[in-house]
Amino acid sequence: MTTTLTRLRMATQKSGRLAEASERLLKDAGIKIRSSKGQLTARATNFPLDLMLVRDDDIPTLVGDGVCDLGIVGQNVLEEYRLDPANEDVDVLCRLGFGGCSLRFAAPADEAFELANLEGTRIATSYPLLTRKFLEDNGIQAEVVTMHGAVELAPRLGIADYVCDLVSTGQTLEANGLKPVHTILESESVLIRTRADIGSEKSDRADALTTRIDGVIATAESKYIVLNAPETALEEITRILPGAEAPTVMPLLGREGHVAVQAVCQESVFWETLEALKRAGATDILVMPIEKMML
Ligand SMILES: Nc1ncnc2c1ncn2[C@@H]1O[C@H](COP(=O)(O)OP(=O)(O)OP(=O)(O)O)[C@@H](O)[C@H]1O
Ligand SMILES: O=P(O)(O)OC[C@H]1O[C@H](OP(=O)(O)OP(=O)(O)O)[C@H](O)[C@@H]1O
Ligand SMILES: [Mg+2]
Repeated sequence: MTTTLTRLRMATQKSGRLAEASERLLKDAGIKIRSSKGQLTARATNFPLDLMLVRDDDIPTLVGDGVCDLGIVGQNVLEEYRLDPANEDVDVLCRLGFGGCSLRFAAPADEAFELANLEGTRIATSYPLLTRKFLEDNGIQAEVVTMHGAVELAPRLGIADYVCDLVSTGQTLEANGLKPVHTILESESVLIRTRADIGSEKSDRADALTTRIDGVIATAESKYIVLNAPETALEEITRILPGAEAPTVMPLLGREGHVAVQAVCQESVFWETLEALKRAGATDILVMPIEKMML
């Protein structure tokens, strides 16, 4: 039994776009979470970890202030937090590969837009600091109107001329007669860690959990490739293998001049890659998923 003091605390989104993926990530890292509906905390049963289930906007503050040791949050929310000099900064440990979106200016769909059009207008956003910084950096004077949701409605309501909001498929913009015109931030979710002193025991545990999460992320993209090839094609084949370092090369019994090649590819392996390998002389190509990885 670990005492409350030495259990790690991680802040994750209670419900919303990051909640399910955060839970899945921890599950893939071998963490079993016991949660009951409506609760604001959840306890891991096989790792000294408690989850604080909160609104995503509060996650950087909780981690920055050392109330939580780790957190999972979108870079969009983190960068907005970082722009307030009163806030304690956090360390970003790794990108998590989900929650991909971008923060973009949007204009009426029929407008011939250029950045100069923003001058002297009103812009609605949930990211006032990022929006103001962009405007300042580009020498544009405009009024920023902060809204906490339904930002895309602002032009129709006559509250603003333009919006600056998160976009992924663009459907919400389109449904509101808007189009994306300029990106100010590309974002995905990241794992963050407090800079507060958490003591060596918790620190070791945070390192262990981070190593597991790194492994999960690496595994998601990685594949194990096995193929046979003439020795003369080895150089070309190694060049084609995506993100593979130092493949294992073994002789093939009874096939003079041919070898078996095994490699971990740390990037997506597409059909085009297999076709290129085949053209280079590879045969019997197998691509296998990797279940666990510790780097
Ligand atoms: N359309 C999208 N596609 C992919 N990821 C998105 C999208 N919109 C937002 N995200 C990412 O998911 C995060 C959470 O989005 P969500 O809409 O659930 O936030 P929220 O409504 O502010 O939730 P909360 O109640 O926690 O404050 C965003 O901060 C962003 O990083
Ligand atoms: O480009 P799209 O795929 O249409 O996604 C963009 C929408 O997604 C997010 O809101 P969400 O749906 O999470 O609702 P929220 O405003 O309640 O956070 C974001 O604030 C946009 O409104
Ligand atoms: Mg929020």
